[in-house]
Amino acid sequence: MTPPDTRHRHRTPDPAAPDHDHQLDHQLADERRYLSAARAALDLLLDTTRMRVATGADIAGDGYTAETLGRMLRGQAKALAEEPDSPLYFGRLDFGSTREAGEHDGQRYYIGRRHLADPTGTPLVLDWRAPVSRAFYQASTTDPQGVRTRRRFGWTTRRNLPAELTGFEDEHLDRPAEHLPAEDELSGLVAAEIERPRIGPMRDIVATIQPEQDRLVRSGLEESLCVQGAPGTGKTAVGLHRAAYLLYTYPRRLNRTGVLVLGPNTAFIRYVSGVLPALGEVDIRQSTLDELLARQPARQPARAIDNASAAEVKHDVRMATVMHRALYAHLTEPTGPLTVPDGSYRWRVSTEALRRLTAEVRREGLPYSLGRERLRARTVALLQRHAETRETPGAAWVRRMSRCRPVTAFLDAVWPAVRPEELVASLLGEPAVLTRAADGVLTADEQATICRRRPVKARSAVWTSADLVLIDEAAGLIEHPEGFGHIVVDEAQDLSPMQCRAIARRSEHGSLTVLGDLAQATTPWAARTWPDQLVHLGKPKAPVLPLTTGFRVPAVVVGLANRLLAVLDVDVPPSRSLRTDGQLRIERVADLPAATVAAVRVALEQPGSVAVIATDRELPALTEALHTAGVDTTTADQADGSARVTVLPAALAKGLEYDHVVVVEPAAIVAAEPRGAHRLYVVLTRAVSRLDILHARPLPAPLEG
Ligand SMILES: Nc1ncnc2c1ncn2[C@@H]1O[C@H](COP(=O)(O)OP(=O)(O)OP(=O)(O)O)[C@@H](O)[C@H]1O
Repeated sequence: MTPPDTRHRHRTPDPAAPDHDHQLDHQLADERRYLSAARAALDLLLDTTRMRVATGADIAGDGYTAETLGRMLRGQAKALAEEPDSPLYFGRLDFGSTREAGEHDGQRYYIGRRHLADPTGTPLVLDWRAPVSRAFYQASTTDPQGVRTRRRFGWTTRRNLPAELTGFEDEHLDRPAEHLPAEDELSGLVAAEIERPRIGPMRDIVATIQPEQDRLVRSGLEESLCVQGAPGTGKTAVGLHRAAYLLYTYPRRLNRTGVLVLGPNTAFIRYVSGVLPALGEVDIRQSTLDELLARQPARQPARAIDNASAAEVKHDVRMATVMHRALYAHLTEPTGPLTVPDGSYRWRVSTEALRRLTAEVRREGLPYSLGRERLRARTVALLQRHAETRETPGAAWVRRMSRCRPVTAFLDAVWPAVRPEELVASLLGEPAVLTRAADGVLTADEQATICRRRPVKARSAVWTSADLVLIDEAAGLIEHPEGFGHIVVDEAQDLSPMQCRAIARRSEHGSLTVLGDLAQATTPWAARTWPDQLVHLGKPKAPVLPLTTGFRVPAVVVGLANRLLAVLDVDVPPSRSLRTDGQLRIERVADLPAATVAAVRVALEQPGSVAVIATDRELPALTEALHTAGVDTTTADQADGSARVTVLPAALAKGLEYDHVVVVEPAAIVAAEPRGAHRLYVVLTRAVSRLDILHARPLPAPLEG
């Protein structure tokens, strides 16, 4: 992170100090000395870690340990090596001598991204996630939490040079009489950080997390929560910082069970994927749900596309019932006795006993494959009871009977093994199977909509994204998947009930951070209310908590976008923007490509990223005009920071942000899909500083006037 090149000082002169500036210079000199000591400690740590990398392989007992240790140390060395140039800390806390200060009475702590100690083990910088750091984010004049002074540091960073400490800003929380920023007024350093141009991927916000965000970030691992927040209120940032916080606070549990971050598309994952490594967390999986399901259980990506009505049926929660019925339709009643030869004996289990056993196991409600194995074990136990009349069968006998042909043939007839993709292939490819499973659940039309015209072979089938979700549902019925200790689900308003179930299966024993905005819901199956969505996600009791302060979208743009809220028919709390610096320009033009080129040229005069957003139909002409005019562009999927202008379809804009956004023909964005007004709301709220709206057709009604 690169805070701005500003020198910040006390907000109010201290009348008791005759030479106020002189005193500040002294303080800055003290701070620079502390920084030198911290840097020296870091250099030492780096040398030691490098040495351990070199010797790690020799001291490890075996190859595996050597590799793991080596990987860990190399990662640590790399992280540390990156550290010297970046600010080592961003804040300082001075505790007073009040009762509230408790064990921190009179202590001073520096707060940074990572813990740093001197060679004697004395901490020089505390990790922002440490319990005492909480006060840095949450203490206020009304609730100082024992803190006397909170200091924020200003730095300049220049390529390949260590970050330079240029100033600081103090808040004296123990002096309420002094002029202090109101609770909702931002400090100068925080405001400057929030308004800094966005270039490249998303940054962490660790130096400026706000109290309402911090409370969410630091919720315990047991707590699942759902955050409803308007565009730019920091939902994604909160989710990522919460993942890092949880890993720090519950390392044992989460290193074993893992943390997963789910986002809506690959462009989004690309945009946010640098935040966690910057916070020192490299072992968190970040993926789209499609990618996750393609890896396991489908083992292939979606390569076909459903038509809209088929997708809608497949994503409907009733498909869970259909899948369940299709799977359990494989079970049959035993129709004859089981006879098993055993040396010179033959053991026999009656039809009646087999029926009883099968019914018993069904009632246990185990996952399908576990049920099959339970039936096998119970059948063998019955055989064993017969055998015991002659001898005492041992473990080898039990193993042999378990795998013997008659027992397996009995199971194959009564409780056959089923593979998830075979189940989906037969359901979608064989009308009789579908009719039987969907009778009374899906209408005949709905059945016809999802039934493929030709039979599908599981091995050669080409699946759609919705099919992968069905395969996952089938896999989950057959065998519980391995779960994660915590899953952060971003843009959760867009998930279908069936997608929610795929996530619920993976967090049955873990917790969720659900992030979203009902007003930005654009899929046909999107959530209308959070309680419904949370039921599908398996966490019906998770509280729905609002974030209402916007950090991205300038007030003037929020004002315009909010006019759309009235036609979106969603119940979301209003938000307010912290940004007063924005610009909005709406222009009716005759030639959209030419106007776009002109707008982009003006946009490029200012620092920061630029995006041109339009419908898929509009984009080729705009891209061509930009290229003809010599403007270098990139796409959201490729954005690597080399070109400043990204051209992207409205459908891909979700979760992304750019300093200057040029939205072309809003009416076309609204008309392009059933939830087009929601899409336009998303598109308009991508701008960090400036928004141009170019239109040849009349504007959508709510934006007029
Ligand atoms: N406390 C903060 N300090 C500095 N920047 C912040 C803070 N909170 C959020 N931001 C910035 O505001 C921008 C919006 O944040 P984020 O993308 O997390 O919002 P969001 O609620 O997920 O938005 P959307 O719903 O549009 O996807 C980001 O650039 C983020 O870094």
